[in-house]
Amino acid sequence: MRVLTVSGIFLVPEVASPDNEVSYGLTPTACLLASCDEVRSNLSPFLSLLLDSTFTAPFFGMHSWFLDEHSTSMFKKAHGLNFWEMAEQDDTYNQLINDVMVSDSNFLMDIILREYAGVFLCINSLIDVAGGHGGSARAIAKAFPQMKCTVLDLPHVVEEAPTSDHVSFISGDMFKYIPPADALFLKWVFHDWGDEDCVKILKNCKEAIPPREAGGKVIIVDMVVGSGPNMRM
Ligand SMILES: C[S@@+](CC[C@H](N)C(=O)[O-])C[C@H]1O[C@@H](n2cnc3c(N)ncnc32)[C@H](O)[C@@H]1O
Repeated sequence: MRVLTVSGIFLVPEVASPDNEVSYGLTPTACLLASCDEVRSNLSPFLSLLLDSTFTAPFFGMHSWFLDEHSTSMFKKAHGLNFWEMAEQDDTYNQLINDVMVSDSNFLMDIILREYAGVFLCINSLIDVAGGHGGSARAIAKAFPQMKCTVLDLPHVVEEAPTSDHVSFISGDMFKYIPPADALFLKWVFHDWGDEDCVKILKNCKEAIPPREAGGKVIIVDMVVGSGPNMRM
């Protein structure tokens, strides 16, 4: 508890209770991991994934991974499969990842749709490429009910996705084909791949949308190395 208190997850009230019992309180950070109110989303599935042995095991092989000249990712070295191949093999792990991504979308899409709503105007059809269980697509469809929203993801992800009246799901591989739409949305996708793979995905994106003058658009939400905290979309 001390570590968690020093890291700002819990707080200890400055005034001790009359019976000298130590009691801990929640900080705003802790509220992101618990359902403190109905407004804030609960990001606790992230912790479940980060503490899962499939996720932590590769770190125990970090030493030999560093020494390995022809190394692939630490994850693949530990498991013989990449992150997404593992999700295809292991239902529990697949579910963990999909829950994480929905919780992230519940949290982030509120902000994106409030701060950048203009990006989504005048779009009739949108595909959430590698959109997981459709957390983002559902938020976009709710904010823009006239928009036809579709999620594209791998078969083992789409099979388990909750059905929705406002979002449809397509099984597919973004490296092979992305169906046509006015706009494509890719959240937390590119950072998973190397440059060559990103170029392949972007080429397929280009094939799927109309030209820029006709309103074609690719909307990317991702981390940008070295961007600092004030980077704008
Ligand atoms: C980090 S998650 C992001 C999910 C979603 N975009 C979000 O932000 O909630 C990456 C997603 O890419 C999907 N994915 C991985 N390889 C793919 C492929 N070849 N074609 C389509 N989707 C793929 C995974 O199944 C997973 O849902």
